Amino acid sequence: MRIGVIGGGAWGTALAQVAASGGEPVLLWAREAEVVDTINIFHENRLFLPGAKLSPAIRATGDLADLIGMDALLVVAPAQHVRAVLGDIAVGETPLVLCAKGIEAGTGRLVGEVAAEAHPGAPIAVLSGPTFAHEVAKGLPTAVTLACADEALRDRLAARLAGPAFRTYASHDVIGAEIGGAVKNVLAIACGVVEGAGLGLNARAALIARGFAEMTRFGVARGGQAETLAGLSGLGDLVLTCSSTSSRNFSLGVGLGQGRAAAELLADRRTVAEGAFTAPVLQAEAAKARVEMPVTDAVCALLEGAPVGEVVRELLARPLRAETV
Ligand SMILES: NC(=O)C1=CN([C@@H]2O[C@H](COP(=O)(O)OP(=O)(O)OC[C@H]3O[C@@H](n4cnc5c(N)ncnc54)[C@H](O)[C@@H]3O)[C@@H](O)[C@H]2O)C=CC1
Ligand SMILES: O=C(CO)COP(=O)(O)O
Repeated sequence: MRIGVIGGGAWGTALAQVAASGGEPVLLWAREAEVVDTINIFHENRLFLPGAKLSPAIRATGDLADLIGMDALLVVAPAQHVRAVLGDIAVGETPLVLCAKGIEAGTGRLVGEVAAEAHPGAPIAVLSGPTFAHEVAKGLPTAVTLACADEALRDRLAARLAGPAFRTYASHDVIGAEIGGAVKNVLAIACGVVEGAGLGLNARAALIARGFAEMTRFGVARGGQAETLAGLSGLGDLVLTCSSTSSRNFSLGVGLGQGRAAAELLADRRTVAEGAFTAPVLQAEAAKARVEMPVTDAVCALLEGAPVGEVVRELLARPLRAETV
């Protein structure tokens, strides 16, 4: 199965490394000439994943059309750019494995829904889980959810992408797998705020648990399964990103918690903090589905510039309730 990768950020590069781990050729498309050049010449993505030595089996291209004819395409452009990038390539019936984590602003579509609109003939799969790119690129042990409604395709993809230190767990719940990854980015910002504002570890644990409850409420309302949300792509990724400054979303939250403005923190950022873009659209989609998401609401308020103390006071002053999802 020849694999093409759309997107030469940190995660697309790490996934190319996974796909090339057995020596099979992998073709990666990147927007930036510097990424293409440093991968082809030095076997390193010096812009987005510096320091990771890449397999010589990975070749990079700046021409999306070179990926036509691959057996499967991993789509790893940031969520807000997936529609535009997929609009630039004719994929026909080539399976698309969505690896971005977010919800499209303006439409409220999950990335898989965007891909299905762009290419109705292409089977859709989702790869998601607790996966810092720099760890995956180093070959450190990692496990992911690989979701696809077509069982035979899912098993082929799961087998092709699995490696000695990269375990793929099969699921048929594409929506659940996507929602976990999209929502955890917003919750990771909240946990970063707790860290930045010095609110303590009890508060962080409470946010993870109650954040997981709101992720589950939203996921189930959108047709995902609670079991998927409790797995690698939901709870697993939530725990990872809510506990480390390696997370761009958590780091953004740390800055907000220290009282810095979102605009300042996001300016001149080359890397993506998906939660900042997902939070407002998630809030709007939750309102449409009549799902309460107080942590998401708090993150939206902070991104809009509300003072941390005020937002935290409001969150804590909500009426007491039963501890259910
Ligand atoms: N970095 C990580 O550890 C992981 C990232 N992801 C997800 O993968 C997706 C991609 O993130 P990263 O690879 O980390 O990106 P990155 O932050 O390393 O790099 C930014 C990426 O955005 C692309 N980009 C910027 N403007 C663009 C535009 N106008 N059109 C198309 N592409 C544009 C750049 O070419 C580059 O590929 C995100 O949805 C992220 O949540 C998922 C798992 C792990
Ligand atoms: O999705 C990720 C790990 O699973 C990466 O998280 P950040 O985008 O917050 O860095």
